[in-house]
Amino acid sequence: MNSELVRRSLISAQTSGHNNHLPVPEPEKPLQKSLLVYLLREQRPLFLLIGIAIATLFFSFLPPRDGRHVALRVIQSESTTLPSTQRVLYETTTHHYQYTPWHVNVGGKVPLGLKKKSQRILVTGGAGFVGSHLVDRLMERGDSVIVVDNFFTGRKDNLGHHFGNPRFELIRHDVVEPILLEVDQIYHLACPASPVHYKYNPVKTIISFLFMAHKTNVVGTLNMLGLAKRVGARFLLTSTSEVYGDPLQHPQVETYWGNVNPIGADVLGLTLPLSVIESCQGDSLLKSTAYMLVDNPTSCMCITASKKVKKNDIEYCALIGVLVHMCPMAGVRSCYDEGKRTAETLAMDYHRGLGIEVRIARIFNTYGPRMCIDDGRVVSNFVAQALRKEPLTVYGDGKQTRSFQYVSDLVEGLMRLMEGDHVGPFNLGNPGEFTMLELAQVVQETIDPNAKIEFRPNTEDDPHKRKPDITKAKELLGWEPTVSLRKGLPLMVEDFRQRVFSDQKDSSGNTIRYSE
Ligand SMILES: O=c1ccn([C@@H]2O[C@H](COP(=O)(O)OP(=O)(O)O[C@H]3OC[C@@H](O)[C@H](O)[C@H]3O)[C@@H](O)[C@H]2O)c(=O)[nH]1
Repeated sequence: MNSELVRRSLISAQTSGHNNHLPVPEPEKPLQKSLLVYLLREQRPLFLLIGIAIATLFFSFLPPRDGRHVALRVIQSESTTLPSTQRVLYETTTHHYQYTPWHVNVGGKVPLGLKKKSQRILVTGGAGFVGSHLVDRLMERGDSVIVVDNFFTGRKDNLGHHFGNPRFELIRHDVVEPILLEVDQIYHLACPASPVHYKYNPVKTIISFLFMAHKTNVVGTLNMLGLAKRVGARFLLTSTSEVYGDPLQHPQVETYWGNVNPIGADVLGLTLPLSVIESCQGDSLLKSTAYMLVDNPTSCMCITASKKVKKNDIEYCALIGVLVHMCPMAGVRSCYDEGKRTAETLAMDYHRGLGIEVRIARIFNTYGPRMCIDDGRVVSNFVAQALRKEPLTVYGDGKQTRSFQYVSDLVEGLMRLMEGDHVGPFNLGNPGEFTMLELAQVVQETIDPNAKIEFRPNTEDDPHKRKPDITKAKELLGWEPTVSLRKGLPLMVEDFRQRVFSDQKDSSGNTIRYSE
């Protein structure tokens, strides 16, 4: 450096011609020697050491910047092969947190001050009833959670309390399309899980989309298994007690293969006269639904009209009448049952053939806050009906049995299964068994002793009884349910009360009463 400066000043002096008799520059000192002199001058090494000590102390006591969020990494580079996904990054828009490369743990090294590396967890269907409760527990545990949901049955409201948390991310995406995310674990919950799923206002038609469940279960599961393989994640499939069909063994043990009608009841041969649709002046959604029915007569879609259909719209009512007649809520479960059975097969194939770490949970009837109010399942139906002062609709003779588990018990079981060493399948359900009439009585005790019971025809292929044998889960996972039906039901009533009555406001804020 010194010699360079001297050389430059020499050249500039020579070119300007000011001094032709410059003193001869001293011979250059060796570089190492001058560095040593520089360092030793004025006790610089001492100050250097003090500086290092201060910095070490500072970074040791600095609280980690919630290092868990460093886990969140979405690989976009290969997105050319992937469909575009609408990503909803609430944390960047709503809060103090800014997403910068600083937060990305690219090298995989644990930053200074981060004591334990937390998990990066994907929850498909995480905006739904069970999914959102699972997300709550994972967030509580300190993990980084990515939710993927198409909001078909899930609701953003279920996750609103996590928006703005840097460890949380929500992506609108349908799992029937591939997606690439770097995660450690995948809880695969995404699938419509109830006979009735789609509520449409203002005419309030209810459309069953169960036929979509098959695609979601098969293609969606395949995609998520592919993701697990690619990023080396552990994969948990939420299967169902429906894999046992209408069981011939009671209670059901995991080794039982089930009794499922693979084709369900079909509606082949029934066609909707096109003229009815053409002449209908009604709503375009209803019309397109009708066209879909004509195209897919086996899709088992059904529509029921609520009291809010305008009574003077005769064509409209006629159309609904034809649709209801054409597709009564019958025999639609094979697509769901068989879809989940295929998903289990796929999971085991990926495990045996490709070494993917797989876990399989067979979930029995579950209830709790955040269930869809009008999803048609028995607990949500009875609770909403009792609150609205409507009769409780018992299908068939009401002697069929089910076992109802409270959602927190299920979530605990899922997490234990994921963290454990056993592939499964594991029954996760409450072995307490109730007939539907007994359930109706518990609902009466809890909400309204004067609630009436009304008998309705039952659906085809409805399982006559169902009760899990949970010996395996008890022994291998140390898990069993702790919340009884009588304890759990009141916990969901408050949530339903708020949502049922807030639903019933019209656009000007006036309350609409359903009961006469
Ligand atoms: O209003 C109603 C609704 C339903 N029911 C009866 O209640 C019983 C339970 O029906 P649900 O629709 O709640 O639930 P199902 O047992 O048929 O399937 C359920 O259990 C397993 C889960 O994996 C599935 O996602 C879920 O649909 C059935 O016998 C049904 O006929 C009534 O008596 N009245």
